[in-house]
Amino acid sequence: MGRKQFKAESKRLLDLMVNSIYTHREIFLRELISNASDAIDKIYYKTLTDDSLTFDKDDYFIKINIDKENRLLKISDTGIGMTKEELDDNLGVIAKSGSLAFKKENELKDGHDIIGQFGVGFYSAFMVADEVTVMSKAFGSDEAYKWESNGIEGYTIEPCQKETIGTDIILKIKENTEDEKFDDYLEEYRLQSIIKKYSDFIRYPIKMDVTERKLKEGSEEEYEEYIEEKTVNSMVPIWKKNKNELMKEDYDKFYEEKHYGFDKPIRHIHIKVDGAVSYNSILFIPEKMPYDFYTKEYEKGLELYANGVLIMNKCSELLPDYFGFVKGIVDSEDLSLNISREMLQHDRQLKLIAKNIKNKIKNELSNLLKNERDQYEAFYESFGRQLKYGIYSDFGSNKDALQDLVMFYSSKEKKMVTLDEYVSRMPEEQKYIYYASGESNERIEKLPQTELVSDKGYEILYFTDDVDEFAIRMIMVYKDKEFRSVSSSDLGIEMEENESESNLNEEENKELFEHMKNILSDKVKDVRASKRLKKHPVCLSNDGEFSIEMEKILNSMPNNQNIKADKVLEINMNHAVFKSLKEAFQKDKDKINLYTNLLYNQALLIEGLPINDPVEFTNNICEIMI
Ligand SMILES: Nc1ncnc2c1ncn2[C@@H]1O[C@H](COP(=O)(O)OP(=O)(O)OP(=O)(O)O)[C@@H](O)[C@H]1O
Repeated sequence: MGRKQFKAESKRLLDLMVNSIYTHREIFLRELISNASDAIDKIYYKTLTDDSLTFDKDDYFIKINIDKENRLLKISDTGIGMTKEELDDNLGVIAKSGSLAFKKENELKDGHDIIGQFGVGFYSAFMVADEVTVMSKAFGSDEAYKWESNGIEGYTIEPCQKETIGTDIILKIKENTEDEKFDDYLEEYRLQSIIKKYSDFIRYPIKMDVTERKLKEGSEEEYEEYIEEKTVNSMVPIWKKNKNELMKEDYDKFYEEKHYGFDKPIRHIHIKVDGAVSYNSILFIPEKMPYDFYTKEYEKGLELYANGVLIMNKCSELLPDYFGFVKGIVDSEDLSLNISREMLQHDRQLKLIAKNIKNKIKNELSNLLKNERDQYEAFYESFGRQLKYGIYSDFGSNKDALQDLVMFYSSKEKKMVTLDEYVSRMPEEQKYIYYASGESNERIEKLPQTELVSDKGYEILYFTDDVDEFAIRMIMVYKDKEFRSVSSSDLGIEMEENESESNLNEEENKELFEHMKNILSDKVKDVRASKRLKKHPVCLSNDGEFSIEMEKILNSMPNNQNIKADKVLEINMNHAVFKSLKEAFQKDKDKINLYTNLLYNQALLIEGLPINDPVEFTNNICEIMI
C-alpha cells in the first residue's frame, strides 16, 4: 500500500504537535495509555454481551517497554486492536470525539492550550517522537497490520506479524535538542512518575520492567541490579480513596481525564454512603455549559459502576432532568453486574441512590448560593434555565426543591436576586411579587407597563427566558405572596386620590373607548383608561389566563396552538395624545380611525409583537405628516 496523506485538519494539528514548544509534552503518555485502556474496555464490553467469551482480569494489561539503545518506547495493550480499515480511519483523521468538538469552537487559535488542558489523543505521540509505528491485531481477525508515520509525509499501512490481539504503539523518541531533553522519556523513573501523575486510576495494570537493586548473594555491601516487572499504577479509583487523601487538583484532574468538560468544575461532591444502600460517588457541577447542552444530542447521566466495574456510561436514571448538567460517577457494591437497562429503571437500590444524589446536589447548590455568590451566579448563567425548566416540568412537583435556587434580574438591585431576597425586602403594603417579561433587561426597562409599579418604589423581577413565566405559574405563591405581571389588569395597587377623578373621566369618555374598541374589533378585548401609565401614551395589558408573553412563546412552538391573550389597549388620559383623540372623536371620524390604529400598532411594537400590516402602518404615519 502506498503512502497516504493525512486529512487536512489532522495535518494542521499534527504540525502543531511536531512543532510544539509546549512544556507538558509528557501528556502524550497519558493519551496513549487512555486509548489503551479504552481498547481493553471494549473487549470487556464484548464479554458482557457475548456468553461464549469470558473476561479474565489477568489477561488484560498495558505494558511499557523501553529500548534505550534504539531510542524506542513501546506501549502495548491487550485491548480490542484495530483492523486495517480502522487503522486508516482512526489514525488518518484527527480524533472524532472531544478534541474535535473543542477544536471547532476555538478553531485552533491557541493550540498550546488544547494540548495542555485536554490532550489531543493519539497525535500527541508526535510531540516526543520522530516516528510512530502502530502494530495491531483486531479481535476476531487473523491478520495484523502496521501503520507507520513520521507525522509529516503521511502514513503507510502494511501487513505485519503479531501473535496476540491488541496494539503496540512504538515511538522513536526524538534526539535531545538544546532546549529539550527527550532522553527523559526513555528513563524508567521519569516514565513511572508520569504514569503515577496522570494514569494512576486506570483500571488495568500498567506494567513496566523496573530495575531494582539487591545485595549480592553472600555479600554484605555489594549490590546487584535486577529487572522486575512491576505494576506502576495503584488502580484504586479516586472515588474509593479517602477524601482527606485528595486535593482539589486531584478532582479537577479526574474531571479533565474523564473529558467531563473543557472547563474546571465549580464544585465537586464526594459521597460515601453506607446504609440501606452503599455507594461511593463523585459528582461535579460544571461552570460552563457544554456546547450541545440545549440540543437533543446531549445525554445526561452518570457513569455507573458495580463494585469498581463499569456497567454503564451514562445512567440517566441517576439524575433528574433539571440536574442533567451534573457529571460524575456512582459505584455501588449493591448493584448486579449484569443488570440491564430495563431492570435498572425499576431497581430499588438505584432509586434510593438517585434520590440521595438529588438531595446532595440541591444542598450543594444552596450552599454555593449562600457562601459563594459569584460562583453561583456563574453557574446560574449556564444552567439557571435548566432549574427553571425543572420547576415547570412534571406539573410543578419539584418546585419546592428548586424555587430557592432560581434567580431573576431585579429592577432595583440591578443584579440577580433570589425570590427570598425579593420577599424579604417587600414593603408591608406591597401585595404581590411583580415581574415583567420581555426579550432583554434593556427592553423590559423601557416598558411603559412598569411605570406605576416602579413609581411606587416596588421592585420588579425581569423575565427574559421563555420558561420564566411558565415556571412562576407553577410556583404560584412564594412565602404567601402571589406573583403578578406588571401587564396584568389588576396590579393590586391602591390608587391615589386622583383615581376617582380618572374614573369619572373614564365614565365621561366611555363612548370614545367603546368606539375605539369597535374600530379594533376582535384585536382587543377592551380599550380602557390606564391607571399604570405615567409618561407613555399607550400600552397593552392582559385580562385572562395567558399573558402576551406566553402567547408569543406558545405560538412560536412547532405545534402552534394559536393561543391568544386577552389584550386590553390602555390609554393614558393624562397624555397630550388623549386630547387629540378626543378632538378627533368629536370632529373627524376618519382621523379617530387612523389614530386608533396607530396607537394599537405602537402598543404592539412596544410589546415586541409583529404588526399585522406594516405597510399600512407606515402609510398611516405618512398620512399624519402631510
Ligand atoms: N491502543 C488502541 N487500541 C485500539 N484502538 C485505538 C488505540 N489507540 C487509538 N485507537 C483508536 O483510534 C481512535 C483515535 O484515537 P485518538 O486518541 O486520536 O482519539 P480519541 O481517543 O477517540 O479521542 P480523545 O483522545 O480526544 O478523547 C480512537 O477513538 C480508537 O478508536
